[in-house]
Formats: sequence, structure tokens, C-alpha cells
Amino acid sequence: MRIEDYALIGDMQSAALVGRDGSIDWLCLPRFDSPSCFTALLGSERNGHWWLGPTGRRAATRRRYRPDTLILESEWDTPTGTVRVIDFMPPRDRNPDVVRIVEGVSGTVQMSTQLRVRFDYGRIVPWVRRTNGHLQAIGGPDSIWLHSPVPLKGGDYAHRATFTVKEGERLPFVFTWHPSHQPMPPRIHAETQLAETEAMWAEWVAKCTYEGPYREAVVRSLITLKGLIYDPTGGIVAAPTTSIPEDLGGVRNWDYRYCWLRDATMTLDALINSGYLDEAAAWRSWLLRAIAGRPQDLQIMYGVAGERRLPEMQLDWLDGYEDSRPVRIGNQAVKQLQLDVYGEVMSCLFVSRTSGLAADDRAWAIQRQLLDYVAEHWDEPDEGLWEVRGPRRHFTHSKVMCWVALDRAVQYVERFGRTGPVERWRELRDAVHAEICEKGFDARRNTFTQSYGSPDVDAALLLMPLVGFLPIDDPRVTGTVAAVEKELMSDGFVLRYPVAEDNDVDGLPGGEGAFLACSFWLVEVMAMQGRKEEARQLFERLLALRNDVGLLAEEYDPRYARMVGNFPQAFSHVPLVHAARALSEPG
Ligand SMILES: OC[C@H]1O[C@H](O[C@H]2O[C@H](CO)[C@@H](O)[C@H](O)[C@H]2O)[C@H](O)[C@@H](O)[C@@H]1O
Repeated sequence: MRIEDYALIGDMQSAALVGRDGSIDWLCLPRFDSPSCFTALLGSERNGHWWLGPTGRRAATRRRYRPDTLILESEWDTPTGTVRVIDFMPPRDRNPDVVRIVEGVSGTVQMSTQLRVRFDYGRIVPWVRRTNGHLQAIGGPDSIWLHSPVPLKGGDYAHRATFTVKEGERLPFVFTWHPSHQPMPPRIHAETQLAETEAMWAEWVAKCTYEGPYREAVVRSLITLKGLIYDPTGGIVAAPTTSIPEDLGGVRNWDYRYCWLRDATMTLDALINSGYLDEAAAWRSWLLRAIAGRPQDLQIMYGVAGERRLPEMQLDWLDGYEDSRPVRIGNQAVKQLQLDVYGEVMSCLFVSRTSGLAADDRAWAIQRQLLDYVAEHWDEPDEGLWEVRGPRRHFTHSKVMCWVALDRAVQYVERFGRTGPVERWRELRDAVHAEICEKGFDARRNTFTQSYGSPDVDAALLLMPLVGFLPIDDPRVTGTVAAVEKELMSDGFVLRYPVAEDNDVDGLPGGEGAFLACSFWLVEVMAMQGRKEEARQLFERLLALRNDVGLLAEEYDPRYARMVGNFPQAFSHVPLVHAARALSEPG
């Protein structure tokens, strides 16, 4: 199944991917980063899945989300009638549930279901038993119950049923996880949960303040971003999946089920600009807990509750998505130095305050500590925002974001009357600016470069005018944008940096697709340059890459005309929201 054949359902603690054929191929419970119980996405059905659809198994005729919700409706037209399956995960009171309601739309349709639960990322075949007609699968710490309107029969380590649904009938299936040492959880009422889930989403969407063009795409992106927030703590995952490859058949397979400071702050920027301040407040509290301690211990990412150890492992029993191995869990990049995150955190906290979030003395105390760290370490080489696994370098973008950290600190003091060594920050800000313009700029080619003295450009340089480092009409910015457009375009979309089998920009073998965030950044830059028509055309080409339910992966590979990388990806949906806003501005 292609990445774009999946839709997302979730309960803001975890999420599932539902294929066009009605198969749930990915689900981690109880949290985003828990071991999965359905892992067909990264292996085969034998690694766990739950299929439900018309007998014979085929792709849905059409799918959609119920307007302004994360409730999926898949419909199949068959020779005997039309059937709809409504899939959702109700926001949790206690145990996580996946609800699937089969609804007869017209005629009579024969349906089938097949359930293979495999705990621990597709490895543990559970012990399955039936109690009062309900099915329980139990293995190690995990247990699930399936309450179904039809009995499922076991065989070949799977459970199956075939049944018919007539026009007007509604048959609810409820799948509930709980820790195996606890008793069977109380059964939920599917239809009540459906009504409540729909009301919850409608209420959330009603708060959206965005009224500009492309509103439908913006709202779908905002709902997707909200679905990536771990509600109990306010942490935000970069994506709900691991190891969907950036290079089909290759090794660029990473676990994104964690809270990157970079991705999370960018997500918040999009939400704050669209009227969602509660999420910013929850994340600021998450941040204060996660990074509490010594500033030198700050990590670039954490678990959703602020966990610090995210050891990277390879799951050798899984074949990988289209043979893309290894499948990894955990992420070794947690140990990297990425200086840009200081600028992203400072900028996000500044924007939160200017947007109306109440002052918090603890937040300012932490910001001062972060500033102390920047002041001491800004001139060191780092791994940069792309998390290269090669040697550290003086990445120009990292230095620019150190400038942002200092700049926002100065503005914070000026605007909100906070105290701090503002004169020292001003001087350092100007010194950082001068060094970047001297060492990060190639006057001969009239472009900033990926790192000091590098022959390459990098799409992250597009952020320079967007963060206010230089004005949009500065000739050095104009030259850099032109260089990115000349050197990094692939089929009209933007690569993050040059990647080829024979170069070593990121220390990894293989190539990759166009990075969607970078393509959206170019839309914003073009709009700022007054190239509105070109910007609009690129934006609409990007919108056309979204799948049938409006979702984007991390990258798009023009070689195969397919989405690649983890899915759906916050880093792609965030700049979509910003780019739409940029297109709505006059001028
Ligand atoms: O491509 C190599 C790196 O890929 C991942 O990092 C990317 O995803 C992060 C989460 O969205 C994002 O913050 C980062 O900017 C991207 O480069 C992966 O997590 C890394 O381990 C890997 O080295």
C-alpha cells in the first residue's frame, strides 16, 4: 500500500493508520511511542493488522473526513449496494479505543473482517480467548478486547468473520486496549462516543481564526497537528510513525514519535497564529518540566512526557516498508548538538507572549539560562537542523537561529519589561550577525552557503528573511533564493540540500525526495518577494500532492511520484498553514 493510501485517526494520545482497503496497519498503544500492536505497515499482515471491508478486499470507492473532524468515512460501491465504515478513536477517559461502525448505505453488502493482533511491534503472537462472546488477546503487559456484533472464528493465527449489512443497519466494532494485569475495562457505547467525538472536534475547529484563502486545507492541517499533540502532557510528536523510508528501499528510516523542540515550536507557531493559545500554554508547561535542570543538559528532543533516554534500536524481525531496512525505534539524534533549537524555542515563547499568553517567571528564568548557553556555545560546530550523521560543521542556519535567540531575548526585554543583560545580548547579536555575513556568505557566487566555506547551498537558508535576519530585498537574500532555485529544485519542488550517491553532505547512503517543508518555505519567500503568481502556482502544486484526505508525508519523491518519509508529518503541515497565510497578505 502506498503511503498516500493511508488516513489518520487518533485520540491525542496515539494514532492509527487506516488503509484505503479498510485495513488498520499501524497502531501503537497506549501512547504514540508505545510498541505497536498492528505493524503490517512495516512488514506484512503477519505482523498485525485489522481489516474490515466488503468481502473480496478492494480499495474504497471514496473516503473523506467528516467535516472539521478526525473521523474517517470510507465508502465502497459494490454490485449489491453501498457500505460505509466510520473509523475513529474517541478522546480518552481511561482506556484507548478504536471504534469502527459499519453502516449500510444502500442494498445489501457482504462484509468480512480479519484481526491479527501482534504485540511488541509485530512480534508477540498473543493468547486469544472468548469471554461471553467477546474476544480478548493477551500477551505480556498488553491486552485488548474486541466487542463485535458478529462472532469471529480463529484459524491460522488470525480471527475472521463474514456477515451482511443492509441499508439502514449500523454494526459497531469496538477495540479496547488495557494493561493486562487489570480487569476488563467497561464497554463504551460506540454511537454515543461518535456523537461526542464529533462535537469535540467541531468545537475545536470553531475556535480557528484563519479566514484567508485555502481555508479547507489549512483547517485539515490544523486538525492533523492537533492530532499529534499528546494531550496529557502537551508534548507534540513530529509524526505518529517510525521508519517510513525517505528513500524507498533504503536505510533512511527514522523514528519520529518524539517531541522535537524544533518541530514542536513550529507546530505551535501555526496553532498560535490560528487562534489556539491553550496548546501553547500546555506546551510551555511541558517544556519547563522537560528541560528542568542544567542548561547544558538540554536535548533537542524528548519523549512525549519529557523522557530523555530514547535509545535507537533496530527491529530485525520486520522486513520494513517496501523492504526499507532497518526498521528503527528510538532516535540517536537525541544526543546531537543542534544550535538552531535555542532560536526556535526563544522565538516560540516570544510569539506566545505577543499573542496573549500570560507571563510566567519560571519561563523567563529558563529563557535566561538558554541565552547563557547560546552565548557560550554559538560559535561551535553542530549537526544542524537536518540532523546530519556526518561530522559537525558550522551550519549557517544554526548560527542564524542563535542570532534569533539573542534577538528575541532583546525584544522580550524591550517589550515585556523583563530584566537581563540586554546590552551584552545586543552586542553579541550584532557580532553573530557580522560573522554569518562574513563567513557564511560566498560573495563570488552571491549566496549564503550551507556551512562556512561550503560549496553547497541549503534550503534552510530560505528561512533567513522569514525570521528577520535580513530584509527580503537584500541583494544577498535575492542571490541566495536564486541559488536555491537553481541548485535544489527537483521537478519543481525543493530538496533540502544536494543529495547524491557520490556526495557526503549528510553522511548517509542513498538519495531522498524533495522536502515538502522547504517547498512551502519557497512559497512564503516568493510571496514576500512580490512573486505572488509563482508562489500561488507552487502552493497549488504542493496542495495537489496531498492525499485524498488532505495529508502529507515528510517528502515527495519525484522519481516515483510518491510520498516518502514519516506520515503524516507536522513539519509539512506547519509550513502549509504559514504559506497559505502569506498568500492571503496584500501586496
Ligand atoms: O535525515 C536524517 C535525519 O532524519 C530525521 O530528522 C528529520 O526529522 C526531524 C523530525 O521531523 C526533523 O526535526 C529534522 O529536521 C529532520 O532532518 C531523523 O530524526 C534523524 O535521526 C536523521 O538523522
